[in-house]
Amino acid sequence: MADEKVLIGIIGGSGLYHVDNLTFVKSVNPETPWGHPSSPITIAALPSGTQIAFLTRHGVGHSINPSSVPSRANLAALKSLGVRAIIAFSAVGSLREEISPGSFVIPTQIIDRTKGIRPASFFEGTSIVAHAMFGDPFSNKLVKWLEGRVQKALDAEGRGVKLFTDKTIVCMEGPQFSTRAESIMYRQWGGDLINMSVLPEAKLAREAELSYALIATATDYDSWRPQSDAVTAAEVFKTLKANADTSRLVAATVLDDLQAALTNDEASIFLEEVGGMKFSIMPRSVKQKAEDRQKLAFILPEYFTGEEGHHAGSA
Ligand SMILES: CSC[C@H]1O[C@H](OP(=O)(O)O)[C@H](O)[C@@H]1O
Ligand SMILES: Nc1ncnc2[nH]cnc12
Repeated sequence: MADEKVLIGIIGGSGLYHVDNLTFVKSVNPETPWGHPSSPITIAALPSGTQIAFLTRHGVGHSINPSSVPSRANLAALKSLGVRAIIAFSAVGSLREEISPGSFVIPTQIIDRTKGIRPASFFEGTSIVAHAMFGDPFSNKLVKWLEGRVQKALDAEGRGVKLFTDKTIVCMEGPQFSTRAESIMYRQWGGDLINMSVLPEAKLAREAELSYALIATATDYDSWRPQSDAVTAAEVFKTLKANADTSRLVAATVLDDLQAALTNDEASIFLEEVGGMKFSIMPRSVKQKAEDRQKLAFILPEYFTGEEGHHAGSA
């Protein structure tokens, strides 16, 4: 059982440091060309025996700030275990009145307000150039599949927690929260939510051909409401525990349904991105260094292992 393929990865955000109803199998800490992940990865089994991988984004004891999360190592490590689809959780601020704290949201779009200080590409610093498609930053099929499962879990919980879909999340740099003027501007831009973590995670998932979706849990109204206090960490913490408890229930439901999905036609949902980088990598040239190809083979062995079988090698 310990050597089974682990197809699904869960990334836990603020407040979500473990998931329930799973049997611990082992803890692993793979070294990747981008270093070690935020924390050792827990491999755990569903009652059916299907294994999943759980990684906590901010490290053990929440010691890594959002700008320093080693996202390349996180995604590369998960992929090295066999993971092909990632369900990530995040505590977010709400930019819309109707998305009250405690609500769950599965977004479909992202506005990038990070400031270029986070390495956001596996190709950065190498002699190989690639341009991944990112118009739909989350995996459409995985998002659609999750929407039904998360709704079912929230209905079963019976506390009336609302689920919103088709929303836009702004990812800001942090660690400070936004000013009131920024918060109002994000609303004018069409932002519905705000966090500090979805990027570069989603970009790197795309480059690594991993299906990726976010389950966002609203903790606060950020700082756009004229009559309310601006968001503070204390306000976020108030909702964090309840949201994390509900997230664990949601994860349990999703993972239960996963077994059925894996054994029927739906399995392709979790493999949606496979092959997606094939035409994103610039044709091979003499300028591409062997050591860079070897490094990238860690996440994309199909394109960078050996001399053949690589679109980018056929120039
Ligand atoms: C604790 S408030 C700000 C912090 O919370 C969110 O973390 P995560 O996405 O890992 O749940 C947000 O992105 C910020 O990093
Ligand atoms: N208001 C906010 N801004 C950025 N990240 C957050 N995470 C939770 N609330 C947030």
